Amino acid sequence: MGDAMLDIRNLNKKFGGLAIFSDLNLQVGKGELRCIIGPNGAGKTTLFNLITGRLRSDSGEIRFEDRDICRLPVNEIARLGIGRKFQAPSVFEEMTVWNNLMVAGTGHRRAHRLFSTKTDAGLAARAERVLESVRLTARRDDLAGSLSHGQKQWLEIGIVMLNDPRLVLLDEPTAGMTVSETAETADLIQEVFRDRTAIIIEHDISFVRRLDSRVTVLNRGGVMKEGSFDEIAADAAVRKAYLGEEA
Ligand SMILES: Nc1ncnc2c1ncn2[C@@H]1O[C@H](COP(=O)(O)OP(=O)(O)OP(=O)(O)O)[C@@H](O)[C@H]1O
Repeated sequence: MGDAMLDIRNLNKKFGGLAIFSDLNLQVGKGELRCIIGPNGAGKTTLFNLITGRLRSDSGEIRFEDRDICRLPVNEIARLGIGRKFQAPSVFEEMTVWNNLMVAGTGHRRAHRLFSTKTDAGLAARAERVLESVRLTARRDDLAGSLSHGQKQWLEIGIVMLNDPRLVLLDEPTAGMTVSETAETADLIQEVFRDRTAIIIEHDISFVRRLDSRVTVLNRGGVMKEGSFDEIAADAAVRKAYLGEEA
């Protein structure tokens, strides 16, 4: 793929004697929303750790916008525009929704530093837009601790979006959500990432179906299959390895 924003070539990673990736090749195009699925232990979270620099590969290339980022430190990779949302929400529950965004936007993790500086107008405008996109405008002055589990996940997505990342990695954004929250989150993600690039690890097949994006199945060290949800769901080997007979 010539216009790939993320281009992973022949990536190898072992933990001890266990090969997690053996010559993994994966490309994600600019503006694409990509779901990654695979059985437990397939290496989905490890892949995010390799992309973001938390782990080092044994060999191979990870190119982001045509630059090999394999050996760059975590903060440098984040600065290039790769944002990540971890699986468990980690918002400050005792702060308002708005102040969670302000803290994330100023990079100050200490409230007294936040309140001692004037709010930057650019940041406030970005925060307003983000709040709207993650459907939390009406909750801006409420404590984050009073949000539902699903809304906390949305706030975290908002926090990741605040700095306008060029590529967003979401690790199981619907973990722990109810069925209706999961469906609403698929719609929200489609809206938020309409003109953006994101890779989403997800276990919930109803979410993957609703998102209707291209899907990559990881299994046994590499890409087992890539295609639309319907193509993936119809593939006998994928059904056997991952989806189970009910798919
Ligand atoms: N830092 C580490 N050191 C040693 N082994 C690890 C490390 N991180 C992950 N592993 C192992 O690598 C394999 C892949 O783990 P990983 O968490 O990437 O899988 P996953 O596809 O995200 O799984 P799940 O669907 O359960 O979240 C697992 O066997 C795991 O135990």
